Amino acid sequence: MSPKEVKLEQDRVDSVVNKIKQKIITTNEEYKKAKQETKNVQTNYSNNTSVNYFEVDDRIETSADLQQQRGLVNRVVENESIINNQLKKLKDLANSPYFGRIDIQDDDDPDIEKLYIGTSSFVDKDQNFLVYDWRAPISSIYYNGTLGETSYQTPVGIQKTDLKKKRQFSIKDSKIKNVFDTNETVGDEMLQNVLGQHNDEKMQNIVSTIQKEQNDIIRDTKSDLLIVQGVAGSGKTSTLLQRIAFLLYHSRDSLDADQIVLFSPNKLFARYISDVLPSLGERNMQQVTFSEFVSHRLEGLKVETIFDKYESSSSNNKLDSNLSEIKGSYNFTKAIEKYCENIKSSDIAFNNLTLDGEVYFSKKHIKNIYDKLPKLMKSQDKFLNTKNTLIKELKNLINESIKEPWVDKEIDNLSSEQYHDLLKDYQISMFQDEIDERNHIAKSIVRKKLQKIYDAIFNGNFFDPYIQYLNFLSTENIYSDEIDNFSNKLEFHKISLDDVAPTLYLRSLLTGDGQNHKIKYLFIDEMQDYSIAQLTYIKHSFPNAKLNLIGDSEQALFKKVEKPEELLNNLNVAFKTKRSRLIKLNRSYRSTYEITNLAKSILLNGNEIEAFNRRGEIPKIIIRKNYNLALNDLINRIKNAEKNVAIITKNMKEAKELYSNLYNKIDLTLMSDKDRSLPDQNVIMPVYLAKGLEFDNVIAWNISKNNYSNDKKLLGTLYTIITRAMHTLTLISIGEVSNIIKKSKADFTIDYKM
Ligand SMILES: Nc1ncnc2c1ncn2[C@@H]1O[C@H](COP(=O)(O)OP(=O)(O)OP(=O)(O)O)[C@@H](O)[C@H]1O
Repeated sequence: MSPKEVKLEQDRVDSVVNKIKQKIITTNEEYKKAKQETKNVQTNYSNNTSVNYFEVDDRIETSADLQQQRGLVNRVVENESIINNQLKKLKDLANSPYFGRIDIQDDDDPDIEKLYIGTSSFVDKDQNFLVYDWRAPISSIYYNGTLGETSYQTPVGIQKTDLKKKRQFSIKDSKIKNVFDTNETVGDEMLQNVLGQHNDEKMQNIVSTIQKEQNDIIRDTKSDLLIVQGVAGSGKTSTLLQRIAFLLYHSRDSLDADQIVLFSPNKLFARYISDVLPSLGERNMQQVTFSEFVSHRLEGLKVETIFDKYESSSSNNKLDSNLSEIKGSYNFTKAIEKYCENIKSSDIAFNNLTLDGEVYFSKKHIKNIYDKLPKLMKSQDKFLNTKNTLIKELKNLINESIKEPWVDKEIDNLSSEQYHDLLKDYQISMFQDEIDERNHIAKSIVRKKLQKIYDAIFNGNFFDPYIQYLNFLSTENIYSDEIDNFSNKLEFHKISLDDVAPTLYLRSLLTGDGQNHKIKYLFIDEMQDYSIAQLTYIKHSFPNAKLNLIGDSEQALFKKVEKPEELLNNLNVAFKTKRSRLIKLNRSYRSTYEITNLAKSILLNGNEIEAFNRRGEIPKIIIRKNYNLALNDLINRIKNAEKNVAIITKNMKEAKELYSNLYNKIDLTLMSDKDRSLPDQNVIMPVYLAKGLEFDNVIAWNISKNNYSNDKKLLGTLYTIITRAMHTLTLISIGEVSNIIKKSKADFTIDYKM
């Protein structure tokens, strides 16, 4: 591009940045005012909350007043945070106001319009759009179209237009660092630039270089079930986050970040992606791991984690057992549904509710309540009714108990401080007479004593889901050994991962507990790690959510690969979805051409993967005769490495052993599933913790034939390790190399000393 043209663009940047800076000044003033107002309202509120209640009428008025005050506080706080957000967006824009420009000429329009696209919109005083938000309908041209005829969505329908020019910018500190015109969707030059950089501690947004097929995923607003099957490094997670930012913009009046839940593989990953949405001016969605989600719902039990499962299945080298497959299958969840539909009340596992070892409400009594309800009523409604009846009965019992002598005794023994504690918000003057006051105190005492029973009823503890599940298992063709196994674990307050989703699903179907109707979008990353039973339970828990599943079937760890089409069919049937869509991403961006080629070469369908043409070093395989020789080489490589190294092992056992031989020789951190962030240092971790992450320089530890003997089961593991590397990859083998690598026809260098 001519220097004159670049100068013209820089002049425009300067002019826009100037206007943004002026806006920052006025917004800053608004922000100060808003802050002051919040302070005033808050002071006023705290003065008002210390009112004394003398007269009943006064009390009613005061509480209405308080509610009004509280509403006011919420409003001013919200206003302050909105202005603060604007300020943040403006500051980001002042640094880099936009990254794209499109020149378009609509049909029947003699003028060519120049539109600039950035991370958020900016309008001048006269409401001219100086920058368009990347999510605005018109901005889709930037991501979708090549030069020539194209179209965009307007409120009155599709508008045809002619895309005359597409220009890309890289602007930092208000200065154009790079600018060029392109005919491609988003030019490779810009991508080369971004991808050639070193790994950041946190994931970056990809807003300026989103590719066409990624854009289709981001802007999908129609599907109830969207499945994204993308090869390693194809930008699945990046796209997912951009999609969330898009949805928040597209439905800004009806969708809040809190109504979106993302299931992520581990805490490290959760932290790794936590900057992307804020960098796009949006709040983060809720994030949870499957283990956290279910543990919360199975309080008191130690739930086997997916890591425990990986660890045991990787060290005993066997495929997911048959039983594990059965319990995770569609047919098994169907069997649970059928069992719950046809259950007789005599088969329901009611529990006694006890207090201090004594039965308070017997299961016989509870069953009686349940049985009296209309036959045709759904079991979920029956449980709710039973719960309500029990609470009513408990309240009656409390009212009767206040007259009992033990209560009098307790009142007599109260210190004046305890007495006033029990009065809570009440003033003595509020009681009609002494009896009224005594009854109030007595009720508080009895209530406190029976709180545990109340909680137990409220939490549905009058039903035992584990016994019920055992009963279900006995109706299925499950071996009695397995039933004993489940019971034994329960005795030690443990439950295996395979049983978690079926147990919770069964509980929820029968009792109606555990559904959250507020969540509107559900995202599940690394979908290949979930069974149909788990997905069914998650979907059941969020009945109003649109489901987005993102993953890579080839990265299945320690199990066989399932085709995404199969998954889509199974889920369509399981969820009875009307509008489902499967989108594939085949281009891999993370790794160099050479590394991706090696990854491709070990897969059966590797040809489907398209390597991005960013050249780098050829991967290296180091073969040593024994552990100590391999260890020496590893230490030398790390010592001579220019960048931090990530050593990735098959499992935690290996990682720990290797770490114990390394930690006093080099700076190195052993990562565990409790860790929330990556240190700026060499790290060592098992593959399941490296899921979704990427590193400049990866060393795969011991890819020998011995260690990777089960080709079918461990292919995904090795593929995942290899594809974590962005720039440099070394594979170390103790003895003969695994067949998985041996069969590869890709380029690599071998350093062999036996
Ligand atoms: N359009 C894009 N522009 C710039 N960078 C991109 C783009 N798409 C992907 N990347 C980069 O490629 C790398 C891989 O992306 P991401 O982690 O989202 O892939 P993934 O498909 O989730 O990977 P995996 O399944 O292997 O964990 C990241 O560094 C990301 O920034």
